Amino acid sequence: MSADFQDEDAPPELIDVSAMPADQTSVDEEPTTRVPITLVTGYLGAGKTTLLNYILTEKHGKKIAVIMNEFGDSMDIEKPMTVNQGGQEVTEWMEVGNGCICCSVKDSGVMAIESLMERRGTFDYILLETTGLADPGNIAPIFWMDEGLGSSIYLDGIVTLVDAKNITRLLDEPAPEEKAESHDVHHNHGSGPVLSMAHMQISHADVVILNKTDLVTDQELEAVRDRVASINSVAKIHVTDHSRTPQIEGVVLDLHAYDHLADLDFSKKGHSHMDPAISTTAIVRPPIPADKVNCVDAWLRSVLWDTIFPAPANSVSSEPYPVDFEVHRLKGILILDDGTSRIIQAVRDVFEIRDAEPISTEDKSQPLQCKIVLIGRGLGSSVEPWQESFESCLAAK
Ligand SMILES: Nc1nc2c(ncn2[C@@H]2O[C@H](COP(=O)(O)OP(=O)(O)OP(=O)(O)O)[C@@H](O)[C@H]2O)c(=O)[nH]1
Ligand SMILES: [Zn+2]
Repeated sequence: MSADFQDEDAPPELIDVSAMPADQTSVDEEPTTRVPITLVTGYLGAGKTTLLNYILTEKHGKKIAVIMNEFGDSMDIEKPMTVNQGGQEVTEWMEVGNGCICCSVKDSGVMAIESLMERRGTFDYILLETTGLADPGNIAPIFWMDEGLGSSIYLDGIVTLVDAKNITRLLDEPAPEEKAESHDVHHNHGSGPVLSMAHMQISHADVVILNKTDLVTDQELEAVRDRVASINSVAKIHVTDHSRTPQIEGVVLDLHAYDHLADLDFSKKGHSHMDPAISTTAIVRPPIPADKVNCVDAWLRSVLWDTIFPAPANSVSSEPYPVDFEVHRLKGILILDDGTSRIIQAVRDVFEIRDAEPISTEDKSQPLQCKIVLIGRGLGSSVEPWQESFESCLAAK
């Protein structure tokens, strides 16, 4: 065979086994230990990244590769929050192009994992964070169906973070409309109603981490625990504050949830997309004066606490203002003209503005722009009104 035709599809070279000692038939093969992978799921802002950062900084004696899977737009915001951990962990970033994780995980996700596997030996565990709107039931089977991956990694378990403060509302919300033709929007277990993403994430969990317990009363916590148990009675439930699990082994790592593959019931036909009613929009602008942080704070209070769109005085926007909107998640970075920066984090009406790690001026890939990403319902089809509103709040005296 000509060397020109040698590619990865070429048949493997045959080795004359009979010429080898009996106990040593595959001298050239890599050891066949497969690397375990845990999927970390949970609705927008439930505490997935907080959990991964916690694990990376804990002493556990394992070398863990982390794949953060964020909304495309917010990726460069989350980056300065998750790097700088000082450890030797490998962190891969994958962008979920147009937001459908079950489609894109097959290319970008598999690619991220494959590029990790080339560095095999430098880590012994993989944690994959899914986007807050992904159904793990569609991601998990990829690890068995993809032949290449199936031989190098195995799914150890699915961990679902639950925001104790917001989960009841999410579970009570009606599921998004089923889009008839194009796709089977939610794979429907049995003949019950179409389940929301929050339901799917809980029902597929091997472990549920009930997080943000500092934001609820004991009574509320018990109600949430019962609710979770009624959706998934087999998952182990752990209760945390800031995703600090009592231990990591057996809670997030080394779950061995799928050691008996025969027990699995992941329907192949399911093809769930993200909630179509939810959209993302991003305000981008140059650095702002350092004394304007208060204006941003006031703007956030209006948007997140009062759900009143801060209408600019003299609007030229061709788009109507969003009236009936709901922000589920907001992430932002403010670059100030004094050279410092702030991180904004919000989940529903809880928000914080905090000092960011100093951004290296050396790193030219880091855009020195303010950026605020909003994820929610009814945000409108254009960022224009949002941009205008934000600008006018900065301009106000
Ligand atoms: N009060 C409180 N805040 C928390 C807790 N856990 C996380 N947070 C905060 O909630 C916000 C969202 O946390 P993340 O870890 O980024 O959530 P995520 O699930 O990765 O979010 P997405 O990737 O956007 O879906 C951050 O501001 C966290 O500091 C908690 O137990 N209590
Ligand atoms: Zn995250």
